[in-house]
Amino acid sequence: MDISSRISFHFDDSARVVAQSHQVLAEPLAAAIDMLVNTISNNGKVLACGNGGSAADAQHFIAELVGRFERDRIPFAGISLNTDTSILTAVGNDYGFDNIFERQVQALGQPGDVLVAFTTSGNSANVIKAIRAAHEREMHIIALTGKKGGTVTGLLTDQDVHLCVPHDRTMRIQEVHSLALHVLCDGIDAMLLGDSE
Ligand SMILES: O=C(CO)[C@@H](O)[C@H](O)[C@H](O)[C@H](O)COP(=O)(O)O
Ligand SMILES: [Zn+2]
Repeated sequence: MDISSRISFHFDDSARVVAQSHQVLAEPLAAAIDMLVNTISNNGKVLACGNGGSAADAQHFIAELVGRFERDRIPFAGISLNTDTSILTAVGNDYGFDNIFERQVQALGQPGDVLVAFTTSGNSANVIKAIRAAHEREMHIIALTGKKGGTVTGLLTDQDVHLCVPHDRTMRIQEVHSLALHVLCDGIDAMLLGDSE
């Protein structure tokens, strides 16, 4: 494939996956918005985590809760678990990389809080341990995955929400996760501030 065909392929493929994901994710996205609005309204907080590109997604989402999305409003409580290099290096060094998120969930999580877990494979050990720890803290989970959800699928309960992108390529899954996090932000603002347009 020459470069211009590769570029075209990615735009076409991405548009196709976005369209397919709409069908699959519309209902769980509405449930996730409900869950987040509930937690925010009850003065709970949102923790988010992921590795690599998903770490960027997690901190992006939390930045829009604590800062703002499109409209001025009060700040919402959220913490990204992949941004504090002192915690990440201390916990990673002393307890192991698989424990970097679990330890923070144990330190910060309270019943009724939400853990937003980004993992395209559903198999990252540190995210899986964070989900287990969040359940122990009586938190709810919103899991953003792909590749049929991997190990995460079997960990979630009826109280949790699974946003599983119907694709096997990490980059495509991440592209839909990025759209999904903006849909969540828009939904939260619409429910708490009223419809904009
Ligand atoms: O962004 C990308 C690939 O697009 C990578 O950095 C990717 O996030 C990393 O390989 C992650 O370690 C993958 O973890 P996960 O999505 O399977 O949990
Ligand atoms: Zn990437």
